Amino acid sequence: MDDLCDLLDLFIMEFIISPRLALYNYSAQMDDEEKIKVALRHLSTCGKHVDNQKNGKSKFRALAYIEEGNKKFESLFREDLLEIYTKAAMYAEIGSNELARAYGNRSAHLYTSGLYEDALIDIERALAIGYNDDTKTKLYVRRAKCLFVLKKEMSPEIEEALSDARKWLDKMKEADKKYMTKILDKFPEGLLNKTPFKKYDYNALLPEPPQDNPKIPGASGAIELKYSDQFGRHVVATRDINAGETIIVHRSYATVIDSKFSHKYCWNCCKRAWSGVPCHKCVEVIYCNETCRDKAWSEHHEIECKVISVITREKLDIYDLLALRLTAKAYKEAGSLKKLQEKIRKIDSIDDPILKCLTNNRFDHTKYESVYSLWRHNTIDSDTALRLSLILCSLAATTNIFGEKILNSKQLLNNEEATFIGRLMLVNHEIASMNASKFSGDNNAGLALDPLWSLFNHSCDPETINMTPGNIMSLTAFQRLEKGQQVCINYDEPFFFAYIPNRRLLHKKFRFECECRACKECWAPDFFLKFPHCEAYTPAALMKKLGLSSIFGEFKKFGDMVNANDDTKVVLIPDLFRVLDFYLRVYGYPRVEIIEIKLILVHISSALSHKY
Ligand SMILES: C[S@@+](CC[C@H](N)C(=O)[O-])C[C@H]1O[C@@H](n2cnc3c(N)ncnc32)[C@H](O)[C@@H]1O
Repeated sequence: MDDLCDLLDLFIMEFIISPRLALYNYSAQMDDEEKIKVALRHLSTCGKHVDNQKNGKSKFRALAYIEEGNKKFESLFREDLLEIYTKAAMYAEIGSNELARAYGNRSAHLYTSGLYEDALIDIERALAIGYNDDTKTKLYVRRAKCLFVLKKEMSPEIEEALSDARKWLDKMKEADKKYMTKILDKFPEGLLNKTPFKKYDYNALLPEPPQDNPKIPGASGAIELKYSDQFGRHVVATRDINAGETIIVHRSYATVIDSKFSHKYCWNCCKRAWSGVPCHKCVEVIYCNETCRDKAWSEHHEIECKVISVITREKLDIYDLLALRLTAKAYKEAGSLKKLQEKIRKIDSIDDPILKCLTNNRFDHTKYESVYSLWRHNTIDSDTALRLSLILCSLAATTNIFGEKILNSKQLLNNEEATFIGRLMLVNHEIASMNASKFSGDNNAGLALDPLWSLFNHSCDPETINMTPGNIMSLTAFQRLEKGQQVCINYDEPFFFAYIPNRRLLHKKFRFECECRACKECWAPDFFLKFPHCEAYTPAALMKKLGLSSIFGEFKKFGDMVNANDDTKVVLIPDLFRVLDFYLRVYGYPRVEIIEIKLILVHISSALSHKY
């Protein structure tokens, strides 16, 4: 029981069995700094040291994954095999033969899946590291095949790959040699009708980021931040906003991927990493390419890397990971611990809730000021404080954040810098749990935090609709908003999905009484006014008047079309907004037809958000 993971298990067990025993001095009324000290003191009584050597790379585990992939090559689904070879790459030592084999074998699978460009990337990587001589022919043939399928004609590059393939033929086993010679002789037989797998590019469907708000980059000039005692900070329309107008398009400040999906999505940009590269040091994360890996390293992963190796990700709450990410980014952004302390002191000294979010007079969602100023409550429970203090211990033991590495939790207790970072971790955890949104796809594969998004208040009948693929947060007006009106988002589900008791639970979590019309008038999901029985007012007649008859027949099928990868119909979204706008102007609300169009738009946006 020498490492921190065992310690974590022990403490969590102690806490569950006897909370008082685990943290007998803990009280909800303490401030965050006291809470971290109590948790550290409790840890130090155990007197254990952190194993700061652990990184998880293992030749044997890499080989085991390669063997498993090879055995199951014919029988497994594409996703499962990609996962196995990606895991092999994650465990393989950098520059090792196992890494070359993981890339080489994965390229075979990428090829059969129609991911030719990704297969070419893996082939290059495998050859650069040094692939086994007796199988090099296979790689060069695969390279020639990928190039041919992509270009549909011979080229000098393909000729070169074929000639390289022939060079290594003699190194192959006799049976393999015969087989490959046949393929080489018949090349490019059977390749003309192969088509590449169509990757989904959500960027193509997102609106352009608005550029006209000098105070809030990435937001529409039609909004501003306000503060009132009743609503706290909130967002207000500075002019009338039409249905379908873009309000914000942001890349969120921070995102983390759930451990179940860590081999699938890029730890930097959240995109699907088909031919992902692992971190040089740990086995916990994957990147879509080397550029993302280097960017993440310099912006945050240098700090997180060892911590998430020491305390394996399965043992951490995803909000702990986000708290760690926010702390790492804040530290890197400031450049030193001293500068970070100065920055925090400065924000703490500003009372005005809006001014304290600003950097150089602007609300800059890429700066930590905008994140830290979201903190409003001190609600960390002892269990979370304990987990965060374990993260703090491993930060001290595995990074140089406090100068020298500190291996003993007792030493941390009297270290003011450690208490400062510990408190910041608690604050960041609270910010994460109150403001982060689960991003869509693969059953909530991760969490994203955008500070501007976090300043929108909630409505059960929101005026806005969001699309949040990966780490992008975009918000569009759902209906017309008048100048001066508050612009809200929906924190969970709009009233037409959520029953009142569920909505109450949500308000309890966020501690407010919802005053939207849907709550005041107790609208349940099936509450809406019936459409008048008059020919002239039927949806079909209205659509005809608007010149949109062709869509009306189709709009109910939109959801299916989006799911079926048919993006062409999505261009009709603006027309749906026009219809919605028209209905909202002409008829009372809520009305079944209006809700139906809203439902379709919600469905489309969620389907699009899920495909990243
Ligand atoms: C994500 S924050 C939104 C920004 C927040 N108003 C602020 O000042 O930082 C969520 C908090 O805002 C407040 N809030 C959100 N929606 C609200 C509403 N409809 N009415 C009143 N307060 C609301 C609640 O205090 C809630 O915990």
